[in-house]
Amino acid sequence: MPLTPLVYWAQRHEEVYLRIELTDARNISIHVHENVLHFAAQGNGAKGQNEYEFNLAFLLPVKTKVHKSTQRQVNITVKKEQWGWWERLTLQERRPVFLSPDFDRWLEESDAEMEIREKEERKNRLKAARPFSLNISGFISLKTGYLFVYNLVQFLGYSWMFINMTVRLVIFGKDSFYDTFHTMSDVMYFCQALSFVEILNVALGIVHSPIGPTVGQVLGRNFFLFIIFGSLEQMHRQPVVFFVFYLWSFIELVRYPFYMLGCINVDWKPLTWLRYSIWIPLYPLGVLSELAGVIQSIPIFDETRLFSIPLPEAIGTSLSFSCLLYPYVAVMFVGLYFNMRHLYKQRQKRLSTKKRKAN
Ligand SMILES: CCCCCCCCCCCCC[C@@H](O)CC(=O)SCCNC(=O)CCNC(=O)[C@H](O)C(C)(C)COP(=O)(O)OP(=O)(O)OC[C@H]1O[C@@H](n2cnc3c(N)ncnc32)[C@H](O)[C@@H]1OP(=O)(O)O
Repeated sequence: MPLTPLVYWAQRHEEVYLRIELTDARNISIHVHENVLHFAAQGNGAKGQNEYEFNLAFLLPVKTKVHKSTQRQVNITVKKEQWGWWERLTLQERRPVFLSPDFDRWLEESDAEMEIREKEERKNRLKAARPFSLNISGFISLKTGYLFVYNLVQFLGYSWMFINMTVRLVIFGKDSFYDTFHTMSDVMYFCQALSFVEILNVALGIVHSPIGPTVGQVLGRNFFLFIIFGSLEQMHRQPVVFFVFYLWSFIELVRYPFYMLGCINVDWKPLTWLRYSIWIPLYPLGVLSELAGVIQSIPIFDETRLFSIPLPEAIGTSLSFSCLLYPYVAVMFVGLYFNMRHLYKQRQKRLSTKKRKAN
């Protein structure tokens, strides 16, 4: 009959440490599923040589685990799925009897935060000493070089459009709205078509963005650019083109330089703040402008029957493409919700230095 070993624990915001008192542990098996960790091994524990095992249901879900066994003990490090401080280790309120704090690694929340701050300060001091020095070995790697060039190309494209539109707005005022498409569309086509690379980057694990928001963003914009604006000549002279292009360019003027600096390991605080804040007004505004574009295109699709879907002869007519635009509007708002939720989480992760208090 397996026995339970003594287990000592401590936590940080991103992980949990478990130290299992088993000497000469063999046949170690550790599995993590959602918030449950199962451990089994043979070894010399509190009750001598025996089989030992336990299950721990953590307070919140965890991701991965790594373990290292020495002659004296087994150490497990478990990554929390969400960064944060847990008020206790286990889901059940009563602490299991085999579990005790590991005072060698124990830190209170405030001390753990201090540890993070000290680490960050050390990193910043290092960066301040050589603010723009490049991490040469990282930089010359193929992946970094490729990402840097990709981001640079996008940055140049969007800067050109943003500056061009701004200058034309200053010189021609509202009149500049009407020929935005003719002056910008080639560069916008190029940048947006190129952005399909971003889906590939995620799929191949080159960058660690989630696939959903990336696909939503790339497909959403390309659909809009090529189908709603591109295929309808009547849309080309609509002022809405200006607003959509201006908002897209505005955000990318911040996002791509942020990624470029990331490639050379430079964290320029004002730019990081802008990258994780400017979407708050720009995203809803962008989606509202796109919505205006979709609404304007509906009667045009109805009239021109462009892309209309042929129906069986018995029914006799064709279904206007605009029928697909109504569900598309709903998809746009669902996409907006998920992308904003994702960006909000990114913002919390990258900018938050606030104390998270235990309940
Ligand atoms: C028939 C077709 C149907 C299609 C239906 C789909 C409809 C969906 C509609 C959705 C609505 C879209 C509306 C939109 O078009 C309107 C606008 O754009 S308005 C303007 C405002 N827009 C924005 O603010 C959004 C800008 N976009 C983004 O932020 C990203 O595209 C997004 C995927 C949403 C989020 O970005 P990400 O997850 O990448 O966040 P991070 O920036 O924090 O990056 C995460 C880590 O990955 C590294 N990374 C990512 N990309 C790169 C890169 N190119 N180069 C280098 N590194 C990169 C980044 O550095 C982070 O790494 P770490 O965490 O280690 O720092």
